[in-house]
Amino acid sequence: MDKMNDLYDETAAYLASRIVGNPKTAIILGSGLGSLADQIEEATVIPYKEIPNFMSSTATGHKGNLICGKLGGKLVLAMQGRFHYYEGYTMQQVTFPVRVMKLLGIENLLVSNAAGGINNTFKVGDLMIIRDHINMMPNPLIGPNNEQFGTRFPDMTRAYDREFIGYMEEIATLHNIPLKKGVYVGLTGPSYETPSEYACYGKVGGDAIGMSTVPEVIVARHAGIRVFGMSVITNEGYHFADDFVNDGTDVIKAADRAASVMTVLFKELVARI
Ligand SMILES: O=P(O)(O)O[C@H]1O[C@H](CO)[C@@H](O)[C@H]1O
Ligand SMILES: Nc1nc2[nH]cnc2c(=O)[nH]1
Repeated sequence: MDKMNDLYDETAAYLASRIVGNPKTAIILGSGLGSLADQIEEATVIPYKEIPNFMSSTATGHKGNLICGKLGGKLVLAMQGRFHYYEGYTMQQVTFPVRVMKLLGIENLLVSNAAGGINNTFKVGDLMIIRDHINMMPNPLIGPNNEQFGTRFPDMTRAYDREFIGYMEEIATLHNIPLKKGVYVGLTGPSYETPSEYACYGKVGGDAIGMSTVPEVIVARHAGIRVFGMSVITNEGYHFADDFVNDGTDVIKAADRAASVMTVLFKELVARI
């Protein structure tokens, strides 16, 4: 435990020496959504490879830069690219940045991702507010509890902040942007789901399915950080026709198309919180 805390402290101290000011909100940008970071003004860009104890982003559509600057007039810390369990990292490595954010004084975390649609009313390009999640991945809090961050058995009944969801719904209405709202199912990947698996997670209440986000959210809530999450639906998992093949390239294209709309929404949410 002490060794891990030393690593968190080392990384936090390094970043505190590189970033300007004390951002209260952090953003984790998912596959194909990195262009939101280009809207950050007065940006300090720190490649992950320069950050002690940070992993490297090996997934397609994940640039691998930490960016600090102004979005919506507010100072933010954005991860342009995340770490995934399927890359072969441990859950501690996947969620390492979230605990460093806590040590830097981050109070709010906005997470975005590219996800498959399970709910058959969802179309490619839809944006879904995450109102809850179903965790099908190893829990990142397994092991001795790190008391400096939170309690042994953290409550998860309000994982996704209802006030932030309300703000986002108001913003979307103002901009006449239709939003879905639903449950995100987190699987390890990297294989996409079989038709039976999409159907199975639909039967248990899943609306969208991905391979990230849930570990970061659990660690953020453990540390008392407020969370907002949004998925861009990049493929329709409920097409059980044999001719539909998800080779991932459409995922990035669909996410890229949605990134500009997500930028408008996240910019205004940051300004409000
Ligand atoms: O969840 P993000 O990082 O957006 O990426 C999603 O898209 C990729 C699969 O197409 C996987 O990495 C999945 O997790
Ligand atoms: N697990 C999973 N992750 C995704 N990310 C983008 N699309 C998908 C999908 O269909 N399944």
